[in-house]
Amino acid sequence: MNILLEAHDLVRLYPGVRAVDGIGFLVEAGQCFGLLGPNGAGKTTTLEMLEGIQTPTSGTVLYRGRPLDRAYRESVGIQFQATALQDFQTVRESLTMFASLYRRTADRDELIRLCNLAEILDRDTRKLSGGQRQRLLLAIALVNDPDLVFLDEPTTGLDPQSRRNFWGLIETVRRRGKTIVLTTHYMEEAERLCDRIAIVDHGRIIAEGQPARLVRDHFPATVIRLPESAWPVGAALPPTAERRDGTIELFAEEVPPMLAEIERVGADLTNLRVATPNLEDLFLKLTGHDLRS
Ligand SMILES: Nc1ncnc2c1ncn2[C@@H]1O[C@H](COP(=O)(O)OP(=O)(O)OP(=O)(O)O)[C@@H](O)[C@H]1O
Repeated sequence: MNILLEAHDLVRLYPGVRAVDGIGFLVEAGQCFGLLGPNGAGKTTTLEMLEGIQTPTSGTVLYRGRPLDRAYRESVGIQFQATALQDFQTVRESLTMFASLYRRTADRDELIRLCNLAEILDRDTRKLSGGQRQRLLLAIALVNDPDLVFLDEPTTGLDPQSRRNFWGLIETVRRRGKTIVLTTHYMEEAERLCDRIAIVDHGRIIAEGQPARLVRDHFPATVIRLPESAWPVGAALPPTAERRDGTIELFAEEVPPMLAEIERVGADLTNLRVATPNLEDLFLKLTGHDLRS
């Protein structure tokens, strides 16, 4: 294993808040690693400690086995928030300004092609759509041709189509050998992009691993969902069944025997749905609350 980045027992305290409460993980070179969790879980604070922007209250971050030093800033790319863009600057001027901050720079034309910026180079950065702005911020993160790229909730606020386009872009960046660490509260994003994830809640990691594997370790292969009203009054639920928000969930390795059981009790099958459990289900199981709450 070629470990690029290590977080060891990171703690960050604010007055009255343990924002990060003992987080540790390893990121392999070439991987996309995701911190997944609800608002306030401590993802951004963790990311900022990894970026070297915030000092941990305790714990350490190592890059290529060594503590972060001045050279680290040259090796990493950070996707800043839109507020980092200067007023009255065009896309081209922004790229030039950020490139001037580094010794090493990526090939400008290739970066413009990669992030699909050619048609908006002369546009004022205040006039960009959400998707265009995120593509520019990604280009800025890549302007120094970094080995490691940090993305903090890169698709929050984008419409579904722009989000999907952006995912494609992140996948291309990864295929070019970059290591990516991102935060997200979209489980679909984590499932699609990340080789490994750490699920964070209340400043702690509650599960870590490959997204599909994590789900598989905690659930049977399928979940059958029925409205609670579809279940006959007085009929016993199978042992693997759970009630959740007016829905009955029946977990099963195989669908046919469970369907036979549902039919046997005389349940109404009209609104029955069969699905694969996902990270959202896992999060709920581990924390007792939704990822979005
Ligand atoms: N500068 C600060 N001063 C005091 N408390 C802070 C500060 N920054 C973050 N916090 C608190 O620390 C906790 C973790 O915040 P953080 O922003 O890291 O979470 P997050 O998972 O990134 O959430 P979000 O998705 O909303 O950005 C929250 O309770 C937040 O209110």
